[in-house]
Amino acid sequence: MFVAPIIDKPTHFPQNMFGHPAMKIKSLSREQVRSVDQQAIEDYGISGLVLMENAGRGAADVIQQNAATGRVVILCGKGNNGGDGYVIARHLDLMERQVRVVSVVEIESLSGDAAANAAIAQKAELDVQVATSAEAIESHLHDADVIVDCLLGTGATGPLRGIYADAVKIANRTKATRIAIDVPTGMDVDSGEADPHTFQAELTITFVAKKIGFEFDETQSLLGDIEVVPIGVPRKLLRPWVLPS
Ligand SMILES: NC(=O)C1=CN([C@@H]2O[C@H](COP(=O)(O)OP(=O)(O)OC[C@H]3O[C@@H](n4cnc5c(N)ncnc54)[C@H](OP(=O)(O)O)[C@@H]3O)[C@@H](O)[C@H]2O)[C@@H](O)CC1
Ligand SMILES: [K+]
Repeated sequence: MFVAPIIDKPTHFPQNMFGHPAMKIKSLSREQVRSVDQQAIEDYGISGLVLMENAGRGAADVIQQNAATGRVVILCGKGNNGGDGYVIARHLDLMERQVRVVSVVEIESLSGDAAANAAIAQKAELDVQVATSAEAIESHLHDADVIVDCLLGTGATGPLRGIYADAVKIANRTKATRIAIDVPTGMDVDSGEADPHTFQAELTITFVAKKIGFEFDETQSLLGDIEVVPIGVPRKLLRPWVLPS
């Protein structure tokens, strides 16, 4: 009988979601992660749309691995974190998942890469709804099996304002599996300080590297498990933060 050899996985060498070896990178501040994105775009000529595509596609794969069944509702905000949500929806749809995007702002108020991906989602006739009141959000979330938080990311500052606070409050009341994209909405990426209504994630899928705010004991229960998704930023650019393997 053939017995497959047992190959020890080196514990000092982390793996990415596909089981390939992945670089380990120090936690980054808001300023550092924004500078990485900016340099990738301006110095390397990688378009923001490509970075967003990599982010959204990687996140969709991790969602599929961790919450493989049921209705997915993706809450989207006005910025690029919301833009990621439209990419995630497109890829989950390709995986034949039942997926709805719920934007808490009018689609016309989006700009740049987020507007581009929202337009693609609409042209592709994905299920995109606008819900700008607590009642409307509630009506979309009450029977969701999985809620994906693409409300706010690294661009958020201060306590949650307006409809964002309502959306998180409603999401936290449901029995759905909650997955945060990049950072749970309501948590400060640098200090870890959390709004009383911070999105309570069972899984946080974060891009490029963990964020400094994720290091604190108090933030662990809001983050859940953490998966880091690379977005195609070259190793050279990340070199100052790569940990020895
Ligand atoms: N190319 C890239 O850079 C890539 C970025 N990527 C993704 O983009 C994310 C960063 O996107 P971003 O910078 O657009 O900010 P984001 O967090 O979506 O929010 C901006 C909006 O928030 C609002 N707002 C702020 N604070 C608030 C509060 N307390 N309560 C309520 N609202 C508040 C603020 O509103 P304003 O005050 O301006 O009216 C503004 O409209 C990042 O986390 C990652 O997911 C990936 O796709 C990879 C490539
Ligand atoms: K988020």
